[in-house]
Amino acid sequence: MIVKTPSKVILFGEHAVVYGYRAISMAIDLTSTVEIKENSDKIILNLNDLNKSLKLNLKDLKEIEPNNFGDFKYCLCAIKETMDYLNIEPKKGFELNISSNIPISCGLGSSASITIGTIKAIGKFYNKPLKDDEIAKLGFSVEKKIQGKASVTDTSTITYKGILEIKNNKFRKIREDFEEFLKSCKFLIVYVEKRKKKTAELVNEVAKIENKDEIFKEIDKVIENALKTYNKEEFGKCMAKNHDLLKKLNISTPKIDKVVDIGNKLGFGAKLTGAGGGGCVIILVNEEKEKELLKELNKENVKIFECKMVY
Ligand SMILES: Nc1ncnc2c1ncn2[C@@H]1O[C@H](COP(=O)(O)OP(=O)(O)OP(=O)(O)O)[C@@H](O)[C@H]1O
Ligand SMILES: C[C@@](O)(CCO)CC(=O)[O-]
Ligand SMILES: [Mg+2]
Repeated sequence: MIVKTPSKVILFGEHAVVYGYRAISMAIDLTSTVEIKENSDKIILNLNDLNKSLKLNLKDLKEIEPNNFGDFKYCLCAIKETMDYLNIEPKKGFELNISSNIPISCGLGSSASITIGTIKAIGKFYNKPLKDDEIAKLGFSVEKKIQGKASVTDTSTITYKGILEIKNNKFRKIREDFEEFLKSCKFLIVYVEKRKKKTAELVNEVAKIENKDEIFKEIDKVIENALKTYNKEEFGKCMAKNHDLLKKLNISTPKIDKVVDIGNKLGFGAKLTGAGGGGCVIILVNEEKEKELLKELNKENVKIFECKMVY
């Protein structure tokens, strides 16, 4: 049995959203794949992209603390939470193969994607398919347990797809007319550099910033304006403003700033996306200058994804 799950990009409001402020996020067509098959009385986890494997006895699952299992922590926590929720007595073992074309730890929700994929796979494997509301709730619980602090942004976007507005840890689909506007926008996602820190660490560092609420309120104003404009140039300027505010949270890097500057100059606007500390930049393309934009970006030794929104 195979489950394919998308990833996400945050257009506005990362970090602020952890504190109940607003964020806008969009599901995109980079995908993780979780394959599950029966395996006597063991649990075997294969992280194919990382070349790592783990074998556990089914009966030991209840006792383990996922946070002690390095890169296995998201899928182990997802397995535990789902089996607990579904009251599954672990009698039938399984092998789980995880692979993905989402750059890992780069701001595109790789953790949420494999988490949601694992939750769905477990439900299907034990013949107890879960509803989206249950999947999103379990996914959020996993991200919170592993990150310490988390919002529902990544797990909800990846579960419900489309474009979501998140506030106070609740989500709603974005207005239809605004979705139409966003569909007319072309975004590039640029993988700039490997992140040195995990989302969990970045979220904890932002928590220590004293004037963070002032910055979050400014970000909220930017989003308010972005949602009123149906103009790409204005929307791009809002992205640039959000990036300037993210810089005040100390989560940007010189290389990210350089790519954002290129995106602001040769696109309508740009910002880092996700937890920061490196990772990816999202650029709103100005089709008239797209060739020049790509030429400049290619000088920076970056990887460019032309992602499509997933519904
Ligand atoms: N393909 C994969 N195979 C195995 N583990 C993965 C895979 N993708 C993600 N992970 C797990 O998720 C972790 C990365 O999650 P993290 O939250 O730090 O980054 P992200 O989700 O990519 O970015 P962001 O949270 O900013 O959107 C990895 O260290 C690993 O534990
Ligand atoms: C940094 C953050 O806001 C987004 C990570 O993609 C964390 C979260 O919302 O859980
Ligand atoms: Mg993550």
